Amino acid sequence: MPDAPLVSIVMGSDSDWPTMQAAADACSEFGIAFEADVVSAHRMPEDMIRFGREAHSRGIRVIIAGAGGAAHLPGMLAALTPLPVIGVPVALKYLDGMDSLLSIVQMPAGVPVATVAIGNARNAGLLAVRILAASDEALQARMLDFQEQLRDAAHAKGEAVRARLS
Ligand SMILES: Nc1c(C(=O)O)ncn1[C@@H]1O[C@H](COP(=O)(O)O)[C@@H](O)[C@H]1O
Repeated sequence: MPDAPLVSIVMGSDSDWPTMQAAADACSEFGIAFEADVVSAHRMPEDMIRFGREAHSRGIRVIIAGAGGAAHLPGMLAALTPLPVIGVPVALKYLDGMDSLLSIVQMPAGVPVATVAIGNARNAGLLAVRILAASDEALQARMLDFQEQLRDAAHAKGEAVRARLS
């Protein structure tokens, strides 16, 4: 039987998937079981309320919510669930994602949404991994390895720049 999902990746529409897939990829890289679905506050409010109320009882530990435009989904889910919610502003054709960013980031005190950069679903996935790793030593060790790889890659970039000067 597959592992029960710990991370739920939801989005306002299937048109968000090309952006949101990076969150799924980050979970897969760290072996975290996840689910992905479309949940829209605007278009299916009753389903969104049910999802938000029940996610924690189903064993989900972190919700990643991506939406574009008038992106109310992450904030509404944060209002319904006790779980950490990570918001991903998805850029649409107009306004370069600034509309999504501002809709998600300016939450009232008491209802936090951890908002990542416009389109940066990879960071949402990595943040979910870090949240889970805070209570999972083996996962935390993998995160430390990953960070070491990032450091090595950054050093290599520096070498490449210095080599151009010599
Ligand atoms: N922002 C929201 C919500 C919501 O916040 O509930 N539901 C859908 N949408 C967004 O509408 C955009 C266009 O959707 P379509 O491509 O289906 O027209 C998507 O980026 C979606 O996240």
